[in-house]
Amino acid sequence: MMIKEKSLREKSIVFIGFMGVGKTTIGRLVAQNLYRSFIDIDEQIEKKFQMPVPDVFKLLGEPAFREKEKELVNKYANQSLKVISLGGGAFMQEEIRDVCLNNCTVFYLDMPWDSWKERIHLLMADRPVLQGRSLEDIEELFYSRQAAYASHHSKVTIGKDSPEEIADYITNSLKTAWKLYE
Ligand SMILES: Nc1ncnc2c1ncn2[C@@H]1O[C@H](COP(=O)(O)OP(=O)(O)OP(=O)(O)O)[C@@H](O)[C@H]1O
Ligand SMILES: O=C(O)C1=C[C@@H](O)[C@@H](O)[C@H](O)C1
Ligand SMILES: [Mg+2]
Repeated sequence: MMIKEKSLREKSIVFIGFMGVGKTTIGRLVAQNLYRSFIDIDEQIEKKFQMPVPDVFKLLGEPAFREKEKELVNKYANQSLKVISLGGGAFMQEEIRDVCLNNCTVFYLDMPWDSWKERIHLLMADRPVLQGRSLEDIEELFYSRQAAYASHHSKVTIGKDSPEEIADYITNSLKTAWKLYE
């Protein structure tokens, strides 16, 4: 049996990048722009475990969180025509990187450290990975994850633009790529 390869237009779009760069906020808007279903992997994990992410870390432990994250990314990255926002740590798992890069269009939302650290106050309360760490530790974590995010198909550097402006830019660049390559 011949298996037809997915066209670029059919592929799901996956957003990756460090915690708090805007994957959930921007992913949701891109999905609206493209009339696609939006899947946020952290939200799906919360639904599965019936508790918020910090409680999953506290009560079940990070390994249980990472296992569920892998299972859910595997499920959704194999589907077409979705917009999927991963959690900030998901791309540290090789299996997650492979399934996304092989089946989807992976968009990296990149943000320089100096801009990112201005956003930290928005994130501390519900990002367990940041809690109890000094700014120096968080900076080290930030840079240690860059190698994994370097595997992507397309990148946008996040500056001072609003989520709507960034989502519109991404939507237009996707539509241009679809026209160019098909
Ligand atoms: N372009 C932007 N300008 C200003 N604030 C933003 C922008 N994008 C996102 N934010 C804010 O930053 C915070 C983090 O955004 P969001 O939850 O979308 O990040 P995330 O990448 O999904 O994080 P995580 O990896 O933890 O899932 C939110 O409070 C959101 O409102
Ligand atoms: O960067 C991380 O390791 C995480 C980011 C969030 O999206 C959540 O997936 C969780 O808080 C872990
Ligand atoms: Mg998110």
